[in-house]
Amino acid sequence: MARGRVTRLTACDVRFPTSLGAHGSDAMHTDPDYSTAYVTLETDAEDGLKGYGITFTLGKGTEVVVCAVNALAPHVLNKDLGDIVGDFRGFYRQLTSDSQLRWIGPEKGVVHLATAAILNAVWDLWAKQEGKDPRTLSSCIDFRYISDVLTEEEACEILQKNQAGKKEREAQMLTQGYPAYTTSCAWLGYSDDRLKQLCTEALKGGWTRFKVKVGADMQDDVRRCGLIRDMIGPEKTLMMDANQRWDVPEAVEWMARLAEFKPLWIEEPTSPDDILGHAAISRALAPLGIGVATGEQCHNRVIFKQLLQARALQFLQIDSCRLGSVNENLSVLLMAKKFGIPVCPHAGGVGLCELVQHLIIFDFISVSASLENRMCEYVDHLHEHFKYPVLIQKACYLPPKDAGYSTEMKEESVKKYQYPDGDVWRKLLAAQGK
Ligand SMILES: C[C@H](O)[C@@H](O)[C@@H](O)[C@H](O)C(=O)O
Ligand SMILES: [Mg+2]
Repeated sequence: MARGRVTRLTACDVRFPTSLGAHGSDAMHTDPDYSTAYVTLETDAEDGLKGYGITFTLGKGTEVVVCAVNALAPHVLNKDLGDIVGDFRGFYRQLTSDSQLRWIGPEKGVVHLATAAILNAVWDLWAKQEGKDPRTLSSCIDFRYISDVLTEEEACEILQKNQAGKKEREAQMLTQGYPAYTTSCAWLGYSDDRLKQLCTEALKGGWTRFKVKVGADMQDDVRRCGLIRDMIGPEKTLMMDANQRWDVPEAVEWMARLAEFKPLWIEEPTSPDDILGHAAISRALAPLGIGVATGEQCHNRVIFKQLLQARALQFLQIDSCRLGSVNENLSVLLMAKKFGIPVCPHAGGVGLCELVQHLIIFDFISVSASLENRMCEYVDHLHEHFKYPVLIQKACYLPPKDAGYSTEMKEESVKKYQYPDGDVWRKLLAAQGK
């Protein structure tokens, strides 16, 4: 039984000055400061357990997400955790349907990021208290707007069917882990020397799958992609990420030029809202053997539904902090299974690897039951600020063993990086004369 009444909700603006090293930079986000709106839930239960939730932001604007979390707080405060998770679908619907706040969404943008942060904290707390079965899991999903492609019965059927072989898949995860790829070598703002050095290290570390940022300048892309392909050789996997830089025809032309470097996919070639544009790009690039990947800025399950219906993507990238937490991610994993599209989650940022490892390992054990064409992103930053950081072994995620959603940050990190009063920011802002 879930225990306790929610007595307190706090939200902190925590920012890491990653832009100083060009970490995380791409063709559209040239100076991200990886940040999070960090939510803590407390209850009056005697176990003293707390739930921690994050969402991912790039610096400025985190204060807006914190504000939205506070605006949603009355839906959570004074509620029994048992009542929340006892009708999780209803609670999800309540949070996403606040009749005034939904005007500044609905189920997208700041208000949805805030929803994700709160719900991630609820899942963390609940997961620390107890385990879940297929019926409970499907009862957490809001099937509104997706029942034309996935019903509750179908969801239960998928989960139930995969009870067979679950033990073997669990054992496989515990020994081998879930395959990962690295994005850490080739951020757009890194010099060629840096790229070479990081690539050499990654190869030594056993990495076999690499992602490179493209899209700002063709000559740069040709040089950098050539450099990486030479270093990793013809057999290893290369992915490219344009972060929404192009129009549809431009995406096709640009990728035709980069096809010689044999990318497995082009990620976010154009606006994340352009479903038919993604479908057109998918069709044009299929003869070149290049797939389209997208999802890190996909608003919600409805857009994923349409991307799947329109055959607009060949790799689906869920995001643990943009969708409405585990609830909405579950619905997308199940739809992807139904359409036979592999899920390769977006990760990195602050804590995205920590959270998404739970979802993707669950996907393998209980939904997809396959590793074909599947891998999870890994980025080598900011794990030291988490109490239960991810464990990578031979380029694979090892399953997390601590109860919860791995969302809890170290107290001293939150204090030090809190914006604008933490030590790190006080110094940086003073140095900038602010
Ligand atoms: C601004 C961020 O670092 C993005 O560039 C990053 O999430 C990226 O798209 C990725 O796929 O890892
Ligand atoms: Mg990306």
